Amino acid sequence: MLPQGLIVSCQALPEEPLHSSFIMSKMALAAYQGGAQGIRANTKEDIIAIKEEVDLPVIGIVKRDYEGSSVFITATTKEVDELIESKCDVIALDATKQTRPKESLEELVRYIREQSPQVEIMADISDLEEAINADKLGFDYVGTTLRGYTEYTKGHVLYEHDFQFLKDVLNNVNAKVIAEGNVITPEMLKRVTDLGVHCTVVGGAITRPLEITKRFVKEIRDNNESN
Ligand SMILES: CC(=O)N[C@H](C=O)[C@@H](O)[C@H](O)[C@H](O)COP(=O)(O)O
Repeated sequence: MLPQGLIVSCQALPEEPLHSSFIMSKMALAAYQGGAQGIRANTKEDIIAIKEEVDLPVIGIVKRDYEGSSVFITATTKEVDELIESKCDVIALDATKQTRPKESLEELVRYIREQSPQVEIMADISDLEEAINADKLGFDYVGTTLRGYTEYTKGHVLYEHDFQFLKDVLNNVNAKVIAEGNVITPEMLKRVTDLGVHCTVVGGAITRPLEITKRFVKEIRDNNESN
C-alpha cells in the first residue's frame, strides 16, 4: 500500500527541457531527501532509473497518444506490459469515460490483476461518475488527476470552491483517494490532507521549473499591468 503523505511526480515529456531519465532520477532523489513518501513517473525507462536511485514506491504510467482517442495515460495492455516490466508498485491508468483506443477499462483492470497480482491500481479520473465507476471496478486508489483535462471538465481546477470536487469523491468511494493535479502550494497540500485524502501527488510545483518560473513571471507582469 502507498504510504500516506506526499508523492512527487517526476515527469518531463520529450518536448520539455528536462526530458531525461537521468534528470528524473535526480529529481526523485531530491524529492526523497526532502521527505517525499513516493514518486509518480512516466515510462519504463524513467521508472527503472528512479528505482535505481531511490527506495520509494513508484506509481507508474506510460503516456502515449493514440489516433481517434483522447486517452493518453496507460491506454492499452501494451503500456501495462511496459509498466509491469518496470517493476513499479502501482499502475495508474486513465479511468475516464472517453473512448478508449483498444481494451475496455474493465478488461485492463482484469489484465493487470491476472498478470501482476501484487501491483496495485490507480484510477485517474475527471468527474464523480468516473470515480464511482472506478470504485466499482475494484481500483485500489482513485485519483483526481484528470480533473480539468477532459473535454467535459475543461475549465475546472481541483482547488475551486475549497476542493468541493475532492470532497464529493471522498464522500462517494471506498477506494483510497489521492489528490492529484494543480496542488501547487504547501497550504493546498495541508488542506487536502485535512480533508482526508490518503496521499497527494504534486508534480509541476516541485519538478517543472519552467512552470514555476512562469508563475513567478506572471506575478510581476500582472503587477506591472495593474500599476
Ligand atoms: C493531466 C496530466 O497529464 N497529468 C500528468 C499525470 O501524470 C502529469 O503531467 C501531472 O504533472 C501530474 O498529474 C501532477 O499534477 P501537477 O503537475 O498539476 O501537480
